[in-house]
Amino acid sequence: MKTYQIATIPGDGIGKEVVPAGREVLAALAAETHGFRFQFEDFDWGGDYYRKHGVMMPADGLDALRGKDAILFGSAGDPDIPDHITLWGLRLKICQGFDQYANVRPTRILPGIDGPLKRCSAADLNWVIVRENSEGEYSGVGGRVHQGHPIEAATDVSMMTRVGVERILRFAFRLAQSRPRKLLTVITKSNAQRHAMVMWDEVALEVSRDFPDVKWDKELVDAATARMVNKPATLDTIVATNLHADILSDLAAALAGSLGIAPTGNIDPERRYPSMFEPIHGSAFDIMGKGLANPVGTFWSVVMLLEHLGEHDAAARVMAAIEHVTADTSLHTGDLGGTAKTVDVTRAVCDFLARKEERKAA
Ligand SMILES: NC(=O)c1ccc[n+]([C@@H]2O[C@H](COP(=O)([O-])OP(=O)(O)OC[C@H]3O[C@@H](n4cnc5c(N)ncnc54)[C@H](O)[C@@H]3O)[C@@H](O)[C@H]2O)c1
Ligand SMILES: O=C(O)[C@H](O)[C@@H](O)C(=O)O
Ligand SMILES: [K+]
Ligand SMILES: [Mn+2]
Repeated sequence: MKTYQIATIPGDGIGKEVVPAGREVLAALAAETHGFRFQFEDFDWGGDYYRKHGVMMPADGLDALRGKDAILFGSAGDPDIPDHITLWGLRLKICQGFDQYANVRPTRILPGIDGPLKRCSAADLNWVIVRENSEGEYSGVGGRVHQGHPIEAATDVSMMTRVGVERILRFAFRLAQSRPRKLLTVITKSNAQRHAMVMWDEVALEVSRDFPDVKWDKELVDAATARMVNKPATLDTIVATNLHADILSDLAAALAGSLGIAPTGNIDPERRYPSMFEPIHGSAFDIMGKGLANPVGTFWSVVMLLEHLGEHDAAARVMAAIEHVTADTSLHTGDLGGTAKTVDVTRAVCDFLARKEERKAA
């Protein structure tokens, strides 16, 4: 029987609550499946590790992950440690260290969820945001001098390379081509950012010639926010820079009902390294440690993990379990206006996976 090696990294805050829940769902799935099983290895990296060792993860941490089939991640972010230390010390170290350059963020309104847009039905909002995940505003290029003096100066330089831009656009065109509507929107800010963003537009035009069956258009990022709210049905696949897509995907999640539901894959499309799956949300300092976190974003990330492993039937079963559970408003957590706790949602999803008849129907 095939055994998948899965690394789990809960990290900080509600990551410590939702990742164990995700692992439970994977275990419940494996218990009912004959084709494969999982071997988990848990890594205690994050803020607590930092307090003990002065780093978020060990210097040779990537070596411990290298042989894994996939990584399930929670969040990097601790109330007592600066956010840039936690993010760069853990999540970005892994994403950039493994060149997981394609960050894929699907959004749709799941059954039972009451989205905030009054003129938007579930059929009108079915997007995948492709976030460049290796460079741009997250290149880490920059510096700070003369700190505390009147002449203090600081820069964060957004670096775009032709290789980096072309590979993410090619990935996005290919993804758009695989979806029924074959529709891609390339989002930039090429009016104000007149160098790198203009290069994006030029490379998009070049790449588009290899995808004659994909309809595509361009939108400036500010106008894109209004279009997401006012004309959601005109969008399908979206590609944008690291920072723009980070912001747009929190908006997308909120328009689909909650930040607590949205999943992501940090993908190395060439499969040189393991890919990493996580909810798009962070540590949620305001609710951490209380058992209130919505685990659905992590469960949907588990679906993406299974898809990445090629376990399409299993992925569809977990997605059916998620949709069965979101359809029942008594299983909604606080972010969705309900009173359910993380454990209630987790138990319901695991129970559904264990029920044979419904599984067949799904
Ligand atoms: N991928 C990551 O590791 C990642 C992602 C985002 C933020 N962060 C970090 O997390 C920390 C907090 O960031 P933030 O406050 O900007 O964003 P956040 O996503 O942690 O929280 C924003 C709001 O959404 C709510 N929320 C988020 N996920 C939820 C869930 N599953 N269920 C219910 N409610 C949920 C929170 O309670 C909060 O009110 C910071 O340190 C930040 O850098 C890390
Ligand atoms: O990488 C980031 O920008 C943040 O940690 C986070 O907001 C995310 O979306 O992953
Ligand atoms: K996360
Ligand atoms: Mn984000």
